[in-house]
Amino acid sequence: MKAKIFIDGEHGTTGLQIRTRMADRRDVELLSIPEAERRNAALREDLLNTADVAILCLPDEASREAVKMVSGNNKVRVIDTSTAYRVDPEWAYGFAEMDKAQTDKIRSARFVANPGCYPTGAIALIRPLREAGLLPDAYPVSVNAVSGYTGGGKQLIAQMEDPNHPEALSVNHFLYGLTLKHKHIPEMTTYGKLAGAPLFAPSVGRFPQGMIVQVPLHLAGLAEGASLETIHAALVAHYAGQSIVEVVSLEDSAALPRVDAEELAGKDTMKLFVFGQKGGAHVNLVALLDNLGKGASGAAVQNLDLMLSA
Ligand SMILES: NC(=O)C1=CN([C@@H]2O[C@H](COP(=O)(O)OP(=O)(O)OC[C@H]3O[C@@H](n4cnc5c(N)ncnc54)[C@H](OP(=O)(O)O)[C@@H]3O)[C@@H](O)[C@H]2O)C=CC1
Ligand SMILES: CC(=O)N[C@@H](CCC(=O)OP(=O)(O)O)C(=O)O
Repeated sequence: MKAKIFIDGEHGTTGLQIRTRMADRRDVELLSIPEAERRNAALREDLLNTADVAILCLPDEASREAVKMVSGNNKVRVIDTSTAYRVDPEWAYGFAEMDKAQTDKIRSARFVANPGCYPTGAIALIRPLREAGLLPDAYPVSVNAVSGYTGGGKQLIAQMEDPNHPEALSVNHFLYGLTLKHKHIPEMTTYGKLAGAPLFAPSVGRFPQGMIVQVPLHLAGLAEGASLETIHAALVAHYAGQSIVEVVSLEDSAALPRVDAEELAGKDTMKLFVFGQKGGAHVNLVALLDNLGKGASGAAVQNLDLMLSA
């Protein structure tokens, strides 16, 4: 029998992208709610409880309500794309390449929290260095990033695209999260295995999809033996044997004149770079992804496939 999938929030930015990715799938049955009924709680509750897997593409509070709606029904498994459950120990964190055990955790989980877009890049860069003993507890980690504006969902898309929107934005690039309390910091800290919260400075550019996440490092503050080469080798070893996260060679990285934030727009993969000079004092770690690909909808479909393969 085909697995029944319900995307709660299917008419929003992340939900729509998941639906598009699933459109040609013959191995699953997609349950759907008409757009005009998208906030009809009784209908959503019914569809959520009919599904084998519910994918929640809702704001945090609505996600929590949806989880309550299925909490007594053990047959329904859940992938939540919001921030609500990402550091909840009852939930599997849906970043399959994070370590060798994570794929199996996701495969057998009832509840999977899809990672945030920025944390996907930040954790991908930081965690292997922590595990390799290259990044000491006391190192003050900074994460600087730029996202395509679809990262802000329907509201920010309307502000960036509709000049008649009451809060229209005409700027091409802006910083935000200026209080340094962004909702993604807890998951970066937990799954980056950091001893303290990183300083996170996000920004948005006038392009719909794509993301650059940077972790600049001063080698003088790292463990003995940390260098351009050993940091790159730690990333290569960490991601060996899988096909979604690519660690770009030092030679190819050194030959690049620039990194284009939109390069992976529309793709569900992620590229990691280590920039710097041999024997130099600094390295810059860079993750390149689509905020709606590996940063959201692509990862959700990857997690769904793992859960269906259990
Ligand atoms: N966009 C991105 O790049 C990423 C998004 N996410 C997460 O995915 C989730 C969805 O975000 P995104 O798709 O961007 O947001 P959107 O605003 O584009 O879509 C959210 C959808 O949920 C619907 N919705 C809101 N409240 C309720 C409710 N109470 N009951 C039923 N439906 C409701 C909205 O309907 P309405 O139109 O009526 O408001 C809309 O269709 C969020 O938790 C976000 O943090 C995660 C990673 C990246
Ligand atoms: C550009 C932009 O606004 N990005 C969002 C993050 C993307 C998002 O909502 O994703 P999560 O569910 O992973 O939090 C923000 O900074 O709040």
